[in-house]
Amino acid sequence: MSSPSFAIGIAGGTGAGKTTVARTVSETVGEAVTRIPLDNYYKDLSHLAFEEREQVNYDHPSAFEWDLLREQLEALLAGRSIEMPQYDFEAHNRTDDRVTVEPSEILVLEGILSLYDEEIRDLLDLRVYVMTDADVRILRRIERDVIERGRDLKGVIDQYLETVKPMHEQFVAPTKKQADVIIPEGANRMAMDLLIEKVQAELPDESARPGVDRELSVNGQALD
Ligand SMILES: Nc1ncnc2c1ncn2[C@@H]1O[C@H](COP(=O)(O)OP(=O)(O)O)[C@@H](O)[C@H]1O
Ligand SMILES: O=c1ccn([C@@H]2O[C@H](COP(=O)(O)O)[C@@H](O)[C@H]2O)c(=O)[nH]1
Repeated sequence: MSSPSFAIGIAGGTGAGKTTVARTVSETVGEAVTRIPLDNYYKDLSHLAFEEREQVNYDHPSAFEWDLLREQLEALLAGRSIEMPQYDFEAHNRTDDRVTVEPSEILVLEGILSLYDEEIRDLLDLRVYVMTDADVRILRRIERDVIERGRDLKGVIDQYLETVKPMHEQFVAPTKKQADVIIPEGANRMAMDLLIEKVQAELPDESARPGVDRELSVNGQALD
């Protein structure tokens, strides 16, 4: 990689569609894009029992290891590789694995509080907030958490009411004001086209840019 990376932050409430937006950009543009899930920077809670980890407030800023994230983002931006931690949602804990991530032209940090920390925000060239109604988000979260994250319905609802919703209102939603761009309802065709065009415009080698006019889809359904 010869030129400095272009860093994008994608924030928004749980279930808003942040991962889907980031994944769509990454799959369309290709290997020039590196995704950095903020979830990987949840603190290591190995010192707690599983039952205690279940009770942690994962939507409060204090749940994240901001120093490590800053350090690793700065390293990638400076052209150095990092050993990125990995997270296991079923265990509510960081795993023992680290994945080597090489610097690349485009970095996409995605997570509920990607636009929360001022020093992280200052490292970002483009700040995006995905804004989706709370009812749509909780429905998506129930489906995802039960199918992919090993939760039961009651647990998802209790957690939502006790921590996810109040923390969203206190810490996540206010970061909308920090965004350059707000994407309504997650991945929609026009927003994705514009974002992908912007990303492609930041790629140093014009000839390496893939076309934007391929079919974009979410869950097998073409985007309107
Ligand atoms: N635009 C969309 N249309 C329909 N379903 C979507 C859309 N965006 C996301 N989803 C679905 O909603 C769920 C949560 O999306 P995800 O991108 O993981 O949200 P987040 O990362 O903000 O929590 C996933 O199952 C995903 O497939
Ligand atoms: O151990 C954990 C860690 C996080 N969560 C929840 O995950 C979401 C953030 O992920 P999204 O992909 O943006 O939904 C956050 O709201 C936490 O409540 C968890 O349940 N357990």
